[in-house]
Amino acid sequence: MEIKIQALKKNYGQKTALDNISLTIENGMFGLLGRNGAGKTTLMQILSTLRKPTSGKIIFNEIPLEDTQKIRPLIGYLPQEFSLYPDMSVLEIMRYLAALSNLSAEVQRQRIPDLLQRVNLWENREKKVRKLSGGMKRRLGIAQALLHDPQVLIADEPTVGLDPQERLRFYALLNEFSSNRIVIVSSHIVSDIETVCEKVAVLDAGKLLFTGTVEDLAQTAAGKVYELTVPKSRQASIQNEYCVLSSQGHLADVKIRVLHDSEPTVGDPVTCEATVEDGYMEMLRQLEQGVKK
Ligand SMILES: Nc1ncnc2c1ncn2[C@@H]1O[C@H](COP(=O)(O)OP(=O)(O)OP(=O)(O)O)[C@@H](O)[C@H]1O
Repeated sequence: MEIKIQALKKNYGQKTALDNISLTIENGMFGLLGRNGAGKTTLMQILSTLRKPTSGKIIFNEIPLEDTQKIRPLIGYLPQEFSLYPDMSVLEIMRYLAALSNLSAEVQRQRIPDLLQRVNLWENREKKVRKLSGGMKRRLGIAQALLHDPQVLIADEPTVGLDPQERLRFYALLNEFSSNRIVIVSSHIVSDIETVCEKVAVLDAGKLLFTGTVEDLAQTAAGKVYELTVPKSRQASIQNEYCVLSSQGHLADVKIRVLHDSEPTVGDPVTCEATVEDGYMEMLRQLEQGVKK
């Protein structure tokens, strides 16, 4: 499966939520990274045929997005605000949604237990939805999104509200499902995306700032990350002068990681290896510099 997005635009009245986005997404895990309001949800809703673009083209293999009858069966969607009937049990929900998707009784008999086992909810199949933990609800969300065996799974900020252990388990699960389909996940947390997604796109204020591998994203900051050691009294002035990534130390000296185009003239700079987070910050820094110019 391949999704080709070409010159995509979405306006809400005067507001431009997506501005000329072109992107290709192939099988595997694909991360959409961006701050609040970047346009991630809008892009996912358009890909899921829940919203119409203002202009531009999207093609799933050879099929255009407008052909919703053919596109909808290809897509499973887990929205940001995911809620289900609280008084139904896990199994009842799955059966109900399977019936809505017109799955035959035979397919239901196989697929429902299979999916519930894969998302580790089979033991809890008689539990009412209102009694499930946040993580369990998210896993049920994945199971329902995969009921019709879609080739594309789209999950909007799927780990919000989950504890770190649940987050890891959840991403491992998505990873497993991405072996033979496209899985698109959005997040504003770089570390979530970098561990599980091979390819990413960075969006900000509707603009595509970067698309490529996570390693390439890290490389955009290569040679620009420095660690400075300065007296604590200089910390505030460094923060005004440099793009500060992080600071460490509460005693006389502070170690400050900064992004800078050339070697800083203070604090005995030591060059550091750039991380994916640094690459993301570099994209935002370049955007801000472009705006200021
Ligand atoms: N229905 C709408 N009407 C008007 N403006 C909207 C609508 N939906 C989104 N927007 C605006 O479009 C922009 C992109 O929103 P979107 O929800 O796609 O971003 P996001 O990256 O998903 O952010 P978040 O993480 O906060 O959900 C934002 O400025 C938002 O305020």
